[in-house]
Amino acid sequence: MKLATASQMQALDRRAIEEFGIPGIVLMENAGRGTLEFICHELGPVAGRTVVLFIGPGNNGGDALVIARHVHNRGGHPLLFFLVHPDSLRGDAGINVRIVQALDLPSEVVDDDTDPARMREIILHHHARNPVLVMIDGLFGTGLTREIQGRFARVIELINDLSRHAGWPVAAVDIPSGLHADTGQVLGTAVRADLTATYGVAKPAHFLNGAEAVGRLQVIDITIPSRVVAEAGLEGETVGPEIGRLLRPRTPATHKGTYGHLLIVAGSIGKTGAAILSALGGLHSGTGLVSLAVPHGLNPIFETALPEAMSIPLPGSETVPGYEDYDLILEATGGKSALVIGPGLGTDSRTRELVLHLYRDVTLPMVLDADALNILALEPHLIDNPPAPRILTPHPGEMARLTGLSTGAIQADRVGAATFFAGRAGQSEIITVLKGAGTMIGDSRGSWAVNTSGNPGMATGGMGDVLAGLIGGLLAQKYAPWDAARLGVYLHGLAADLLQDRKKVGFTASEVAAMLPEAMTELMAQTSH
Ligand SMILES: NC(=O)C1=CN([C@@H]2O[C@H](COP(=O)(O)OP(=O)(O)OC[C@H]3O[C@@H](n4cnc5c(N)ncnc54)[C@H](O)[C@@H]3O)[C@@H](O)[C@H]2O)[C@@H](O)CC1
Ligand SMILES: [K+]
Repeated sequence: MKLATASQMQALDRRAIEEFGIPGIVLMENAGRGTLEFICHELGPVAGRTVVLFIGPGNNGGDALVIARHVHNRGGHPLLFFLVHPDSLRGDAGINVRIVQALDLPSEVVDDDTDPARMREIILHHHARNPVLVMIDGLFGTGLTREIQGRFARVIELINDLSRHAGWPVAAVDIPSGLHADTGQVLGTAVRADLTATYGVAKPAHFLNGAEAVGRLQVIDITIPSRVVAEAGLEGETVGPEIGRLLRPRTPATHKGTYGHLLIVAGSIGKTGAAILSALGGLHSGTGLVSLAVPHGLNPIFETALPEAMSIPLPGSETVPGYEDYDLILEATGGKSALVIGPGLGTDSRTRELVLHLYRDVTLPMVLDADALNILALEPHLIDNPPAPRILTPHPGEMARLTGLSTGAIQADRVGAATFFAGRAGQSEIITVLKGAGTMIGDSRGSWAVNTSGNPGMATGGMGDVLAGLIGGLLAQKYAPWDAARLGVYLHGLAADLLQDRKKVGFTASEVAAMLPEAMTELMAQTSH
């Protein structure tokens, strides 16, 4: 599913209006009417029910005014709370407010002195006559630009409180008010919606930090010509089950050589588990062969733990991979199709030299995770223009180190962070997989995608190691880097979702790795391979 930022959405609306002559009032009518259709589909008819609407200062409020009119026409009882004086509404919202005024629907104007307890009383009074079906949040949409304060904040708290205590559902117009459209960041406070109807194209906010405030999402066709959307060159998209179309089914006349050979450089004393987990991710990705280059003193551990993987004992140091091993590793890249480096590596000074040289020299596609990223962060100028595609898989803290930004700044603009290396890769490609709820994948061409699979049970140790191995395994099978990153992230989350669906709490990273083949089968079935 394509995603549009607030300014892209405004450009789409503008083009529909100016070039195609579709009046803005028509778009607003379609938005409001489509939203009510969605609400009735989810919650039942409005006839005989109170629908409480909160109207903000812009066109988001205008959409809610259209809903109020249609609720009235269908025998429902709209109750409106205006957060600005109705006479101050302009443009298409102004036209709709005059219609609503002519209909003489019950309404209240909320100012900074209005007591929320009084609003609650009014709503309960209406509820006693006609039970509330839904509360509609038409406060802010794509026009929210600053922190929410004063009466706006108090009304949002009231909506959330009534939803929690009275159990009335909340439907958001376009975006739950308080979420920044582009980043999903909560600007002060935000409505927690059960349903959200958005218009034309979904926005990043629906899938980023605020995803859980959105509830069930419906994209409403407001008759922006499909050509306008297609020609807009939107760089953002979601990664959902449709990604399964990229999976290539195995054909009978193949052997292990057909599916590539992944080399992993990982593990140091005390951190062998990370290397094992990344190897498991690689093995369960379906790649033909996995070789693990490890310090020779630790080799017996790997030989015992991973019978399916081959190991390459590194002679340089007993316990830590180092630059002494550079020649051997470079030689070992011969005949391999991808390299993963980082899990459990440590940041010893010899390891630093090794990682930086391999990053600059190896002509295989490469995944860099964990300590490899911390090492890269020490020499960030070396990141640009690698000789082959690089996939960096940082969590927000590692991304902060790589970019010199704060973790807060990374989280506040995850799209910006995931595309941080845009334009810096030269002939190759640098892909960033920014982990966390709503993992973001961005590439150096400016494209970005937000993952929709996965669950909070994944916030445990070792998950990232499995992901690095999995993406490496897909690269080894010759999936294009952009596809390997998106497929890897989606499958990893899907495997965890399958575990959770089986009522499993406290699942581990190795269980997620073991679930990957089933996740692949499931995804292939869903996309009718
Ligand atoms: N033609 C269009 O542009 C269409 C727009 N639509 C709706 O219009 C919305 C966008 O409308 P607008 O651009 O008017 O923006 P909004 O309705 O989101 O709100 C913008 C208004 O809120 C004020 N504001 C922003 N942050 C504030 C804060 N923290 N506290 C107090 N006031 C604040 C701004 O000064 C401005 O007056 C969309 O989300 C969608 O719901 C739909 O009707 C479809 C068509
Ligand atoms: K809203």
